[in-house]
Amino acid sequence: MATSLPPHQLCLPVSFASNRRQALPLFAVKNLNPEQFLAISYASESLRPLSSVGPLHASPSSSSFAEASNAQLQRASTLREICHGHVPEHVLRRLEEIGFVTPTDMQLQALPVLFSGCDCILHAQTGSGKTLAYLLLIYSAINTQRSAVQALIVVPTRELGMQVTKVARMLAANPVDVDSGQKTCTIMALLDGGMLKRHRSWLKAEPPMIVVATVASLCQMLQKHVLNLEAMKVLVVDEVDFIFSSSKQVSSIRKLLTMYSSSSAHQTIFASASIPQHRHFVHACIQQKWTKNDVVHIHVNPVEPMPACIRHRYMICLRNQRYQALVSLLQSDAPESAIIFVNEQSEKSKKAGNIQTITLLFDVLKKSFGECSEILLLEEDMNFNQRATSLSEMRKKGPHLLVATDIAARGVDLPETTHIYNFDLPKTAVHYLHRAGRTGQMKKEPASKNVSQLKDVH
Ligand SMILES: Nc1ncnc2c1ncn2[C@@H]1O[C@H](COP(=O)(O)OP(=O)(O)OP(=O)(O)O)[C@@H](O)[C@H]1O
Repeated sequence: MATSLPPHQLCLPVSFASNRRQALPLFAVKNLNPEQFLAISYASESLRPLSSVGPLHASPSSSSFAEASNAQLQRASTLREICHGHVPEHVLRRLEEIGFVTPTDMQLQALPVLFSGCDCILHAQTGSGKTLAYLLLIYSAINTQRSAVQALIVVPTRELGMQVTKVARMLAANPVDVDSGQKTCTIMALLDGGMLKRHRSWLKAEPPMIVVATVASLCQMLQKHVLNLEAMKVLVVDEVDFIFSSSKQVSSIRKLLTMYSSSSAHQTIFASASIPQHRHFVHACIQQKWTKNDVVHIHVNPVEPMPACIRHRYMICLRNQRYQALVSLLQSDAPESAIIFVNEQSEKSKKAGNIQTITLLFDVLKKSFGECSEILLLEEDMNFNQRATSLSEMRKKGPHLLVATDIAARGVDLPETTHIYNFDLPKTAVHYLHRAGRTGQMKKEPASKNVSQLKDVH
């Protein structure tokens, strides 16, 4: 039987107070054992609005922005009103065509500060619309008559990169029946996996105005001196805590930030739903000159890091009955579309030649639900095309179950997802937050959001 957790205050340890700020590594998140982990999960049966406008945490020198922003909040009720005078008319028309009319709480707080030219740390719930906020800043800054890279968005995974590129291109297109007379904004996706040769020629011939890149591809292009960032006006690092906590990406991102430090004329934006030890991070940004001294930390609704509409449950079962337990749970929930998260196989287990849990689980689900649902797979070892196919299948209509590692947990917007199952418990509370955040996105009715964990006992 799956059990709903009693409603109590959510206390995810996303930040730890410490007097020894210098000694702490950035984004070191305490690992929790499963018992601790379950203790901090919560359930919210009552449906509440997304969040009320929370406090704006700004550095002392930027309190005027907090005041300006608060005054603006009271007046502006549409994205058009907030963006007026900053974002070109044809982009505003596109926004409305797509259906982005009313700002989210997060956008309401962030956009005035972003347009003021401040460096920012956007720290807000999963699904709160951070992508649109920084893209609107980019469109306000870009000169489409100039053929040079003016905005760079760094992402941790190809999947997130593809998604950000798609939204950026949607906004760049001309509105229906309107010829803006403007040169269209060009966007290049530099996401590892093939095609980099073609991108090199493109970069040399006519540089795009926006580049969306994974850290590895970006470094490759910079090393080959084909990517020139001298005209860069906006630098965005999305899912910044993930990049900093990835051993493969951290040294490159540090080098990049130091190379293009706040001494340059551009605006720097960091975004994530989780910034552990955020005070320490803000301090490091200033000290390392990754941002200017008046960087603004926009922390929306800090007491509620997850959308309140998500219900959380757990199920305890014997280790050798985990597969059957999940099948039973899926049968009783009958989710329209779900993601089942499995932890990545350890190097030790790979070397020992063990069969991956994800492979076993995929086979079990194929056998049990293959006839009525599409069963899809997303994991690191798949090639670029396979991964892209899985995500696009997931976005098509129809029932489906996606079995995935944490690669699908960061930033990927799958609004049709109604249920999340943690077949393996996430390693940390931050992993939990991002997995759970794949549901609770804005387009679905909140009542259908569920996150379930299976906790096995020996
Ligand atoms: N103003 C808006 N009105 C309606 N929908 C919006 C608005 N802004 C964003 N959205 C939609 O909300 C969903 C979540 O947005 P987005 O992916 O930017 O969230 P996020 O804050 O980056 O989340 P995460 O932390 O999970 O990456 C997307 O489907 C997006 O299209």
